Amino acid sequence: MQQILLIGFGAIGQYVHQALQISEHSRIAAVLCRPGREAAVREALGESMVCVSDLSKLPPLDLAIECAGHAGFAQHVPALLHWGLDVLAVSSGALAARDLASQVEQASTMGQSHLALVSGAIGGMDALSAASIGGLNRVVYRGRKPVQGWRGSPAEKLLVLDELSTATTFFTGSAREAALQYPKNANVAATIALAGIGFDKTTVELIADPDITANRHEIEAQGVFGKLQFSIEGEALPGNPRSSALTAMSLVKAVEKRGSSLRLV
Ligand SMILES: NC(=O)C1=CN([C@@H]2O[C@H](COP(=O)(O)OP(=O)(O)OC[C@H]3O[C@@H](n4cnc5c(N)ncnc54)[C@H](OP(=O)(O)O)[C@@H]3O)[C@@H](O)[C@H]2O)C=CC1
Ligand SMILES: O=C([O-])CC(=O)C(=O)O
Repeated sequence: MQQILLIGFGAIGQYVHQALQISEHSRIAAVLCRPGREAAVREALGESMVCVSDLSKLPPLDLAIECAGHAGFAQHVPALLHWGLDVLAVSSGALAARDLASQVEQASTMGQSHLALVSGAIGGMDALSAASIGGLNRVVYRGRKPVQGWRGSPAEKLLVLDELSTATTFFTGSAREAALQYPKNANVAATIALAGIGFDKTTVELIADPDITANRHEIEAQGVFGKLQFSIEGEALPGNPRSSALTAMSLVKAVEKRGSSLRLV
């Protein structure tokens, strides 16, 4: 049985915990939460679950799953990699911070461990990363969310969200700028950048749209391989209007793949 550490128990963490309850080869053995939150998480999961905020109190583990946002990623992922634990992560945008990206690289070398970023709310990363081998000359990502998906983000300073009557592009820039400025909304931009032509060459547009109810993500890429267009309409998780349910599903699938003898790569 694969013993898993869950970092963060929000909308994505709760989905992953629930889904893995029926797994025959993987179980959540511990949850890493913020200090002071241990009792609340234990209340949700039962007294037997190990819920800690301190890495020194963890039981033996085979894998960690990060779904704790950029701050949680920065706090725990380098330490766990250094410790020798493989990590599956969703907060890919954290790697837009150059210092953190180099810390992660060093930690994984020291710990002989690996960080895997799941495809999360987007798809087509297999084709985009294969296309990068031949050379890509243009990658554009458009992230469109309903108004409630942008609440609590810097978009609130640029738009009066409650009064928005038409789809409005409020950000155009690089994937690095998008990921750093919109940590809870532009991880997809970061994942696309890492699969394709990098944080600085990937163009990102972020759009608030009062006429949609799901999160829409579009990619246009062009290179030696030819042309690619990808679009997806992802329903949000009930616990968080910003996060597409597919993100949590992609984590569960990545866990399942580790225990499978046949893998699609
Ligand atoms: N790659 C992708 O396609 C996508 C990636 N994401 C990423 O996933 C993250 C989580 O999403 P979601 O579950 O919806 O968000 P939620 O806000 O619902 O949950 C975040 C959880 O992380 C916990 N947390 C925050 N900081 C820490 C920390 N330092 N240590 C441990 N736990 C911590 C929070 O705890 P508390 O309750 O105490 O605040 C909360 O339980 C997003 O912030 C984003 O970075 C999201 C969607 C798509
Ligand atoms: O879940 C989504 O649709 C996308 C998202 O929040 C992100 O890219 O961070």
